[in-house]
Amino acid sequence: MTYVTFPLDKPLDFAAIGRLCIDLNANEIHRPMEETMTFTKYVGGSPANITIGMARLGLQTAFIGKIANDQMGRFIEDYLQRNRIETTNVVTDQTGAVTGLAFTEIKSPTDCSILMYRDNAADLLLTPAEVQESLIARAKVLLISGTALAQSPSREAVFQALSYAKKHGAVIVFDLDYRPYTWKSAEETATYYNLAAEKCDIILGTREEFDMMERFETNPEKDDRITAAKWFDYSAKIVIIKHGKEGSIAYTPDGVGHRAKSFPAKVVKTFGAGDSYAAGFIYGIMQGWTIEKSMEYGSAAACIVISSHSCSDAMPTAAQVDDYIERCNRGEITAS
Ligand SMILES: Nc1ncnc2c1ncn2[C@@H]1O[C@H](COP(=O)(O)OP(=O)(O)OP(=O)(O)O)[C@@H](O)[C@H]1O
Ligand SMILES: O=C(O)C[C@@H](O)[C@H](O)C(=O)CO
Repeated sequence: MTYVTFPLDKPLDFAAIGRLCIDLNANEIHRPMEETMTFTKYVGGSPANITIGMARLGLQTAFIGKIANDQMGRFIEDYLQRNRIETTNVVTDQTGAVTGLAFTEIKSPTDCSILMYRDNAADLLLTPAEVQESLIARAKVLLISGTALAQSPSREAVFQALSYAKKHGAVIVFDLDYRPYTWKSAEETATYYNLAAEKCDIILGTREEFDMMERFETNPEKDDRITAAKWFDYSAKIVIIKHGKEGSIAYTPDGVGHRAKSFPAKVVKTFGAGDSYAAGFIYGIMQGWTIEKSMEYGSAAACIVISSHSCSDAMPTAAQVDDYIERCNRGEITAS
């Protein structure tokens, strides 16, 4: 059964809009940040990570965003280009804004946190006028991510991109990517998330992210099926609710709840799971695979990333995902 139809005549497989920043991941793991002395620098930001994942899987990709006019901004642009990601709509800020930094603390495979430095971050300064309609017109898929809705003018830039995507028939994916520190109030967050979600074909989020969006609604049992059903009255064709290690459920308008097996992983750190899962899942759906097979692919991609030190740099190729699934099926990989 096909739930989403992609405009196959378009040359660009995937475009994403939003945050480009830097991850500084602790080298000395299994200790708190207070005792961590050195970090490795990677490109970061959830939509950037997903785009890198899609490029590694072999798709034609582009990014729409804003970088600081500094060494970090140039590092990001160079990394995207080296990964064959089109950067014609990556705009350089001219106001002195800086690159957002995410210092990650890896205390244990299950206890990780992120310390964010995001004052005057360039990515939130993208304006609607800077979003290229011609790029979105070429894309089969536009992915938006929730953090870009947190402030103006990037919020308006995302809504402008949504309107171009609707006009030109791109499939719209919303990765909720809720980072509370970027927002002023829970009410503001829920309002803008709901307004954006109404326009999207595929919505992916964790149970906690959907709870935030249901602030003004009644779902006392936090029932995934009730959560998903709301969006089928708007544009959604697939709503995925993620439950960490327990896996995820994908709902479709016919009322089916699709589940897929998840895989074991030797976990180094938990962050990056959602981004790699999204890349693997969207890739699968774009290949015309079933929802279950696409979810399985996303889960395997997630296992590879959480077993690695980085998020972006660890995004797997298709051969690596296939190999991981085969090795799991042969029982060669066990959980940490
Ligand atoms: N410990 C784990 N072992 C195996 N698979 C995992 C584990 N954690 C996450 N996954 C896989 O990754 C998918 C997405 O993970 P999760 O629900 O944690 O997303 P997320 O909260 O968006 O991730 P992130 O921490 O990157 O924000 C899960 O559905 C599952 O398939
Ligand atoms: O999203 C961020 O700003 C931090 C990310 O770059 C980090 O890699 C992560 O949390 C992945 O989801």
